[in-house]
Amino acid sequence: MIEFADVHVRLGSRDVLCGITASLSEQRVGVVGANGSGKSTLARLINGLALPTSGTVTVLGLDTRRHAAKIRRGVGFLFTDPDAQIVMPTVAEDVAFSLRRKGLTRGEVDRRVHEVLDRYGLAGHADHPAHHLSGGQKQLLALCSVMVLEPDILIMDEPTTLLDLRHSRQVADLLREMPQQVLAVTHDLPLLAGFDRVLVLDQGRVVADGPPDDAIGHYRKLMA
Ligand SMILES: Nc1ncnc2c1ncn2[C@@H]1O[C@H](COP(=O)(O)OP(=O)(O)OP(=O)(O)O)[C@@H](O)[C@H]1O
Repeated sequence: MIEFADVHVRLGSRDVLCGITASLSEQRVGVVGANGSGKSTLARLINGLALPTSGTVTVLGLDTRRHAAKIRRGVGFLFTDPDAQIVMPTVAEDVAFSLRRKGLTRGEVDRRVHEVLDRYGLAGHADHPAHHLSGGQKQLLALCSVMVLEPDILIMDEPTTLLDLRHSRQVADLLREMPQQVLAVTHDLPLLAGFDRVLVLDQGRVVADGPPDDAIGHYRKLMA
């Protein structure tokens, strides 16, 4: 459960979010809106990467202002640019790096790393240099590094921007199968097919909120 209670965010002299109130309990939640409408800021509020100027964000029952570190253990965040998330030389080492604080045996780390690489189609690349992967493969690697931690909630900020049609579809398919609650910020409207709920942001406000077809219809009119 993700709860926004009258959340305002002011950055510099700009009101980026203006009174967001929403309880998000659905398994698949999308967020769409024009460039600069506040989508990424909304996503970053969920794991405490951004904090409200006023109002409260509650995630997994915890206030992000006081419990950001604990919340981050339960909330995986996938950034648009996978290069920002790749920190180790090889694919397997990069995924293993996510598990470094878990206190697992070497064997258990290897088992989990290979299981997740297998699930996301990167098993054949385990020992390859991570920076030699294609953009799409890097995005999948970043997803592996997040999912190996088995988060309760997965936040994705424009996860398909760098992907070709095939990889976009792959991410969309994977997303449908995930047991986690997923919140995806995206300009890729087909990604939202089958989602439970879509929020439309405009100038820091939620201007539509409902099933994908209704919300996206509203968004298209807004952009016309
Ligand atoms: N640290 C900051 N200081 C000042 N303004 C900021 C800061 N971060 C973001 N903004 C502004 O807040 C507004 C919302 O930014 P945000 O990245 O949340 O929008 P967005 O809807 O995700 O946009 P896009 O679709 O282009 O990624 C933008 O006008 C941006 O310039």
